Amino acid sequence: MKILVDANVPAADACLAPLGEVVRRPGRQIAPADLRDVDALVVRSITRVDAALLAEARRLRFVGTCTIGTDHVDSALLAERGIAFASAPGCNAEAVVDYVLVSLSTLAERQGWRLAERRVGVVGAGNVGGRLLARLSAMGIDSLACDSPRVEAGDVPPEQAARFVSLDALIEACDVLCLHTPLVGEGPHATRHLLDAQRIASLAPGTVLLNAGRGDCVAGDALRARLAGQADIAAVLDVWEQEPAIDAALRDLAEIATPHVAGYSLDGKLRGTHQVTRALCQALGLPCRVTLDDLLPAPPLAGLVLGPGLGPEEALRLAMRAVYDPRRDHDALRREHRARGMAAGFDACRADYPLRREFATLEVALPAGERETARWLAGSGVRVTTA
Ligand SMILES: NC(=O)C1=CN([C@@H]2O[C@H](COP(=O)(O)OP(=O)(O)OC[C@H]3O[C@@H](n4cnc5c(N)ncnc54)[C@H](O)[C@@H]3O)[C@@H](O)[C@H]2O)C=CC1
Ligand SMILES: O=C(O)C(=O)[C@H](O)COP(=O)(O)O
Repeated sequence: MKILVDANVPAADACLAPLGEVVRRPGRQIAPADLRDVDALVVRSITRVDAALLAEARRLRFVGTCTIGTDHVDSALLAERGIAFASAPGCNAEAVVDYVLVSLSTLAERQGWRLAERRVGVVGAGNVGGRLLARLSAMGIDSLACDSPRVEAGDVPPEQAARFVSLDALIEACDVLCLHTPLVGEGPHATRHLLDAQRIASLAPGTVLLNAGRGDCVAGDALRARLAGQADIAAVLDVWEQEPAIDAALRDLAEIATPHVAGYSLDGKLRGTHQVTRALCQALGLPCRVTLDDLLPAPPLAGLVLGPGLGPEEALRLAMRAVYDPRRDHDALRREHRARGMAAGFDACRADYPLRREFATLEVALPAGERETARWLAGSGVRVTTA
């Protein structure tokens, strides 16, 4: 059995070599001829799996993507051809929520406001948005959600129903908008340019717009025009239209601009590989002998001791940034763009991504009596002990 794997899939040998011969190719270079004698294809989000790619794939029986998003895969075509398909739902959702909280906290520090005073609107309340809402609520931060497919399907528990509003109501009521929708091209809940020029124009001055879903969910031209013209809103952008050749002017206008790495914790990537490995084993009728614990190393920073009197927001910033600081990725993107150009620079940041773990790997020791700080830190996802 031959398994063709994107070269950026970590632990591919540990997971997949027991099942067959593993051949690696850079994800953007996987071409129809590479699939001629391949039985299983394992990709991430940058390989478009469509009729053109599968033109010579006579032996292909399984496609797996080690990502949450599936907009790069023509799953209807795979079903039509009897090719099993698996993605990795939720694999890096914790990492995306870490990214959101530390980015908003960084922006709050830069712009001189407090997270506790803001109302956060979460668009798309699935694995990522749902976890974000749960952490915000545990921290006591006011939030609203918009998820029309879930509302229509009656999939919102009654005790949460009051928090779910329409997108326009959410835009009107919130200071911060976090987009966590999949890219859906058509249908009643299409998300392409969900934030179109009209909605971008309707954002109140001072609004923070964070997009960690898919770049095409926001009209980039309109956002660039608003940021450059009125300059009265702020953007945190991890995803972009036309990746990897992104809009340099929009990058320069964003407060935090990162190269589609919100979900790039080692934990999240390894979960993705492992989930797809399990699916492939299941498709083959074989047991999966590797566990996630076998793959995950000990975190480089397991503990942090904080002194008294920092206050919840400063303590939170210190703890979160000790694990992951998005300013590193923001700076790396500009540096790599200067060194290699737009598309190659974007991809270089992602291919050589430094080790990053999730907040849950950190234990923070606090002095006794710092109740509010302890609540914020625990709510944000780190583990807390008090002396
Ligand atoms: N920046 C990054 O590194 C990452 C980005 N992503 C993106 O985030 C997306 C969301 O991830 P998950 O939460 O895990 O997916 P999910 O499938 O668990 O949740 C998505 C939610 O969005 C809702 N939704 C769909 N269309 C909508 C619309 N028109 N309006 C409002 N809500 C809508 C769905 O009902 C669902 O509840 C992924 O599809 C992927 O594109 C995911 C992981 C990492
Ligand atoms: O899981 C998803 O969906 C994502 O957006 C991934 O984090 C993207 O990772 P790459 O496929 O671009 O490595």
